[in-house]
Amino acid sequence: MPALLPVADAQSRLLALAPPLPVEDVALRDAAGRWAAASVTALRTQPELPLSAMDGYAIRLADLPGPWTVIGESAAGRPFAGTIGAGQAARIFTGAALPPGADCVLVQEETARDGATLALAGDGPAGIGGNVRAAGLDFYAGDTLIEAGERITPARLALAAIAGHATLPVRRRVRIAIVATGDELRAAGDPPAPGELPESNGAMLAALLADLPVELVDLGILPDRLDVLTDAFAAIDADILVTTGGASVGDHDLVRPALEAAGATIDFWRIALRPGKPMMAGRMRDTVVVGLPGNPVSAFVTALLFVKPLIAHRSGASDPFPRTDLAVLAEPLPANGARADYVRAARRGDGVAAAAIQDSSMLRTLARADCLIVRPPHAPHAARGDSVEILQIA
Ligand SMILES: Nc1nc2c(c(=O)[nH]1)N[C@H]1C(S)=C(S)[C@@H](COP(=O)(O)OP(=O)(O)OC[C@H]3O[C@@H](n4cnc5c(N)ncnc54)[C@H](O)[C@@H]3O)O[C@H]1N2
Ligand code: MOO
Repeated sequence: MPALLPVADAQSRLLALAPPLPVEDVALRDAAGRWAAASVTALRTQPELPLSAMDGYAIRLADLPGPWTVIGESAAGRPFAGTIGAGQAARIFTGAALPPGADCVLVQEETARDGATLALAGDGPAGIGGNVRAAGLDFYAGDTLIEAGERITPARLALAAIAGHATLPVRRRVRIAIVATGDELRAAGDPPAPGELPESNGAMLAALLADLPVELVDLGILPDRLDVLTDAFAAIDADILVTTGGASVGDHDLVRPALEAAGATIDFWRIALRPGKPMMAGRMRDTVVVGLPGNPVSAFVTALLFVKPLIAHRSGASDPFPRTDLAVLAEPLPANGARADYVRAARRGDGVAAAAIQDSSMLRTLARADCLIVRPPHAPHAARGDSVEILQIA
C-alpha cells in the first residue's frame, strides 16, 4: 500500500483539480456570502461633504463663547442654503451637511436657547472640526474597498452599497450533489430493521454547507451495487459530487470502482488523517468528485478540511481553508502516530480537553465537542498547559 498522502498535499491537489467557476454580476443582496470575483472600488467619496456627527448647532470656533443668532437649519438630506457668518449659528442634526462658514458643531446638551438666541452652557467643541465628520473620512472615490477573492461579509456588502454599487461580480453558485451509499442505511425517520441504521451524513453535510453559495442536490441513499452507483454517478450534472461511505477497502466499498466506471480519474485515495483516512478525490468530466468515508465523524472532519474549502475555491476564495486558533490544554495528550489527528475536544475552565473515546462513529461525542485539537503527524506527548492548535466547530 503506498504511503498516505499528507493532509496539506491532499488539500492542494484537490483545489488544483478545477478552477473557480465563471463570473456573473448579481444584485448586492444575492452576493452575500460569496467571494468578490474582482476588486471593488468606491464609486463615490464617503462622506461626500463634511457632516455633523451630533445633534446641535453649526458654529465658527472663533465665535466661542457666543452668544449666537440662529439663522437656519441643516437636516440630513436637507442642507442649509445660507452661509454662517460671525456670531451666527445653524440648527444642525446628525448626518446633516455642515453649512459653509461653520467649522465645528456645538452639541445640543451644551446650549441654552431662547427664540433665535443661543448661549453656551458647557465647554463647547474642542477645536476646528469638533463633532464634524470630514469629507472622505471613511473613503474616497477610487479607493479599493474589497480585494478580489475576499468574502462578501455583511459589513463588506454594506460597504459596497454605500460606495455606490448596485451589483457585484461574483462566481456563480456551486452546483453540488451529495450521495450517501450503504445497503444498511435507511432515511432518517424510517424504522431501521436489525443491522440497519438511520442515514445521518446527508443532513450533516447539508447543514455544514448552509452558509456557502451552493445549489445542493441531495440524491439520498444508494445501495452498495456497482451498476446502480455507476449509473447514478454517470448521470450527475454538478460542479462537485460528494459521496459518503464505501470508500475503504472492503468487498462492499464500491465508490472508487463505480466512479472510475462512470468515467472519473481518481487523483488521490487514502490520506494521513484521522479520522478520514479513506478519503478520495478526482475528476469526472467537469465535475470534481470527492469520496468521503462513511463513518459520521470522518465525514464531518473531511467535509470541513476538504469539501468546504473546495466550494470556497470554486467560488473564487483567495483564502479557502478554515482558520485555526491557539488554546491551552486542560488535560495532557498522548504522542500522536503517523496520521494528523483531529481530536474531538471541549472547553473546560480556561483550556480544552479531549473526549475520552475518539471513535469515528461517535456522533454524541462530536456533538458535545466545540473544537477539534489539531495534532500533527508524530506530535510528541503534550502536557497540561501546553499550547495547541484548534479548529472551532461550535
Ligand atoms: N481493513 C480496513 N478496514 C478499514 C479501513 C482500512 O484502512 N482497512 N479504514 C477504516 C476507516 S479509517 C474508515 S473511516 C472506515 C470508512 O470506510 P467506508 O468509507 O468504506 O465507510 P462504510 O464502510 O461505508 O461505513 C463506515 C461506517 O459508517 C456508517 N455509515 C456509512 N454511511 C453513513 C451515513 N450516511 N449515515 C450514517 N452512518 C453511515 C456505516 O454504517 C459504517 O458503520 O473504514 C474502516 N475500515
Ligand atoms: O480514519 Mo477513519 O476515518 O478511522 O475513522
